[in-house]
Amino acid sequence: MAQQPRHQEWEPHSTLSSSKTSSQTDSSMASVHTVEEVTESKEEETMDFKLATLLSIFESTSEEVLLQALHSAEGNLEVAIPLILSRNQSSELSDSSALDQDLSKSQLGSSRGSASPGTDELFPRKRQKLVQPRLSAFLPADPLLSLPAYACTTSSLSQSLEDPYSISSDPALPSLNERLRWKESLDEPIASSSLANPKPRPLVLYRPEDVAQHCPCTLIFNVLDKDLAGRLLKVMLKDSETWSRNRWWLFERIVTSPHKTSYFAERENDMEEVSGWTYNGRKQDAPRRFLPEMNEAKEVIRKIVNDLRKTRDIHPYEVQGEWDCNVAAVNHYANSKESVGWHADKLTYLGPRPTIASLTLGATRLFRIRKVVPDAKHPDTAGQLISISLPHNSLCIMWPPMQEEWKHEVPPVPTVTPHSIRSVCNLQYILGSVKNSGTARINITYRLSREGFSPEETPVCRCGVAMVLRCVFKNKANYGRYFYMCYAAGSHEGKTCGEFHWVDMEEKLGLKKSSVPTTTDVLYASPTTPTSGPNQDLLESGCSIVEGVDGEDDVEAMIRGELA
Ligand SMILES: O=C(O)CCC(=O)C(=O)O
Ligand SMILES: [Fe+2]
Repeated sequence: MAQQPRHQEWEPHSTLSSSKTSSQTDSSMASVHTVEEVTESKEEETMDFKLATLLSIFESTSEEVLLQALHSAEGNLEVAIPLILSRNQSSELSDSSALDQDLSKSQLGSSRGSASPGTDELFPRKRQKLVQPRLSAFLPADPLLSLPAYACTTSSLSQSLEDPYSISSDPALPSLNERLRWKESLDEPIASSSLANPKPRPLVLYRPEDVAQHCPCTLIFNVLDKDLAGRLLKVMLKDSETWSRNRWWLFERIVTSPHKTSYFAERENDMEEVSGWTYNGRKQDAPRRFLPEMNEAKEVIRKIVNDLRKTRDIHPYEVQGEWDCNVAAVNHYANSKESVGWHADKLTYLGPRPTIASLTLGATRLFRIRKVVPDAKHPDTAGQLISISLPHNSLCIMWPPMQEEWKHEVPPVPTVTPHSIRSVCNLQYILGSVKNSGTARINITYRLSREGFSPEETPVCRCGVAMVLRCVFKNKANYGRYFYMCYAAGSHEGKTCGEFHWVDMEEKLGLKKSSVPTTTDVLYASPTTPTSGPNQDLLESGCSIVEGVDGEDDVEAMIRGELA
């Protein structure tokens, strides 16, 4: 079935909406439509929404497993849920790593061309006799559906209710009682499957101090002058009419991102640089030049980030000296169902340990993050879901090592409160020249396109496509090592040569005293060669993470399948 791709950092996350090529026939893909059909279909019906629902119920089950269950259940949630419960409850498979291992084995053993390799081993399509819980038991009538449980720490929740910054004063948000009621309704089914292995409680953070405490982010409210925020929102909304949805190949299908994206550069030479960028093996649309309001906002944001950097330890791999933001990836989410899936922003053109300043304009949305690297000091927080509410005119600065060690998403939610820009431009509004921005959210991620990481300096794989820079984060032996890998699958009908190169980052950044010219170290063998040694090591580590809703990880999974 269509994997839910996620995003190539600036790029898309796609929905499960996917279009099969005409030559493909997969009877199990009853729910697969052409992009056009999916776009027209009721949004609630999309696999994206269903996956989000499953994710909100089974927080600690891998997304790949959820996708496969959904596939086996032919998109029927009422069938998928008991399948997953059954898998999780079985003692052998309740360990998600064992489950993932099974999954990878089944993928390795499966033939290419199957839309969802190995699915049948994991979730036999033959319906099992299972206790089928009522779907309604899992679907809270809560506007913040994607918050799996309102496990704000009690203190942070109650504090947030008093805090002037807290968005809990937003009348559209559920009351504390509603939250607790919903949480109670979730407790029962979740507890029964997780008694033996208690999972960290999801957090919902509203206050900057809570955000600072729990993750490498800084949240700032009312970051821009109110008038500038309103003007910027207005021009970006207008400009977004010409932005497009990314499309790329994933598992033999073309997938489409469930939001519109565009790229901006500050200066002419940055424009040239950005026009050379490739994501998911595809050249991006020509970048645009920063609009005057983007420049105004950039100045404010650059100063804030640099002031804060003075109070932080700067890792040797980070940009030393002043941080600048000469490029921006922008996203337009038209309504509550538009989203971006789990991903980390790619390092290819940003270099290691980037700082990214993410500005929200318009409707409030949840920004959900989770740490993918186990924390030796706080093992109990591994995989913990943290949701941060991002209202209009808020800045979320993602500090290093956020892109190396965490993933983030903007999940679909049932509703968002329409944002009004009336107060800012009252007269124009009355005159009819300014519309209420409604449910739309604009996101501008200000970034530094880093010296030494330009398209010309990016290696090209055997497919002839720019490779992607990534960091190993799951394998102890190679933890923290950077590598380039083939990322051509997005443009090559799902096919990849699987090439990768280790990167000696110390050397690349000029941090080494020695001048031995060993920038990269080609390690990869032919895609059909059984892997061993360092390849295997890598494949078992950062390269082998399978997460069904992350485009980049899906490509890795595909690579693994090809190598078997
Ligand atoms: O919309 C957001 O807040 C996040 C966007 C994002 O993650 C990205 O553009 O890489
Ligand atoms: Fe991102």
